[in-house]
Amino acid sequence: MRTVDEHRARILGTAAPLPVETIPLDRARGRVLASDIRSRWPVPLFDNSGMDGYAVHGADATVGAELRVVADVPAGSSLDPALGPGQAARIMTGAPVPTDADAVIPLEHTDLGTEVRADAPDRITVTTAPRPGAHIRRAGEDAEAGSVTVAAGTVLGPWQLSSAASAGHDTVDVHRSPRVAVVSTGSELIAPSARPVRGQIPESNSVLLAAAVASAGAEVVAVHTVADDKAALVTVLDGLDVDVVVLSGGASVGAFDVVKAVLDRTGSIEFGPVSMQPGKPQGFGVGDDGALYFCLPGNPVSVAVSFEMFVRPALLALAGRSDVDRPRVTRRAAVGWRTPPGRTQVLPVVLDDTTVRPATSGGSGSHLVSSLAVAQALAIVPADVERVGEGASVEVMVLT
Ligand SMILES: Nc1nc2c(c(=O)[nH]1)N[C@H]1C(S)=C(S)[C@@H](COP(=O)(O)OP(=O)(O)OC[C@H]3O[C@@H](n4cnc5c(N)ncnc54)[C@H](O)[C@@H]3O)O[C@H]1N2
Ligand code: MOO
Repeated sequence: MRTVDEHRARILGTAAPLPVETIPLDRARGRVLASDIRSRWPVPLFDNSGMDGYAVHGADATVGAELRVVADVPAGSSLDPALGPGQAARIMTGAPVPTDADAVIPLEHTDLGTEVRADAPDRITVTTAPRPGAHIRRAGEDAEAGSVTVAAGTVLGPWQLSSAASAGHDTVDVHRSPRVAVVSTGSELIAPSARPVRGQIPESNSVLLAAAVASAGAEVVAVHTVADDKAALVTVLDGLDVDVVVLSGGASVGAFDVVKAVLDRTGSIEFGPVSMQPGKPQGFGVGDDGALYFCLPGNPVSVAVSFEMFVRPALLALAGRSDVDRPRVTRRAAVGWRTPPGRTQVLPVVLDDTTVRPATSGGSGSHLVSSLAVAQALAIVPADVERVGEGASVEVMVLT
């Protein structure tokens, strides 16, 4: 039986970053940058004022000095007025500082204060003298022209995207997002709103998987539910054009386990047990079409756990991310519970600041689907532990 780590290593060994595409900033949130973004110019672009006030010769602007205001420079202006001795220009925040000025006096440091006036006054009297260079934001002080402002490998969030824009770019090179198909198999499955007859159950795995794939930043391009019928499954799979196929059900040793029957030993796809509970029966490999196939066991909790342990890290790696793991924390067990010998237990749990407890009182059954509605995290209990004692230290994978 493979260990969890061995199975993950096999998966991550095949999940190389997808090719690079160039896309506009407004579509790039959450993508992974494939090449460094360099600034097209110095940031700031030009010496500009950090305050609404007056651009002055610092040497003239002593306390009590009266300065003649000879120009008015709003933000966006291209003016560069000459300033003779004893002269000043009214200037607004972000406007280019006249070449002749070497300091800015804020409005508050003049006799006229901050009273809003449409036109510049003729004269001001300095009430507080500026330091040399005061309130001038120098060209290039944030970044030099050509310097890297966002490094390859960065996940693009709002802050990084704004940096790209400031650096003069409206497109970015990013790894393609994985295109994913979700396929549920089982002749017992019906639509959630349908009325079940004996033997039927509502189909929920595709709902879980489609939402989980989207939450991982990948693109769900197809969702299918197929009966336990080889020909029907082959037809559905043949119609897909995706990077990843996530199937659930039919992965074990049952007489009608069609996923295994159809996919085992196509391409590099292999089925076999992984020493994890739940989620023991697993199939994985690269299909004849080049897509990654994840064949997860059908039990809903097994699907949830298998997605977190195997599928999500692969989707992130395909998208170009190197940080594919959820954060882990340690908590004390609020109650004791049993764990299966020889298998890593991955148990839906609820947490508070110091303790962890199973999400259901019923234990760790892979059919206990109601545990998913309340679970906040997954406890990871090593294979060699047979019982978690009350008060024991437990490693927990945090999901939010
Ligand atoms: N003789 C053995 N039987 C089983 C073994 C074993 O080792 N020997 N392993 C058990 C374990 S562990 C698991 S897990 C399951 C996995 O089996 P399958 O992958 O073939 O899953 P199914 O039998 O198709 O379904 C299992 C269970 O989940 C329900 N299900 C399936 N799909 C959905 C869906 N889309 N939405 C909601 N519920 C779904 C299905 O009705 C079954 O109840 O095998 C054990 N058996
Ligand atoms: O391995 Mo199964 O997923 O325990 O129920």
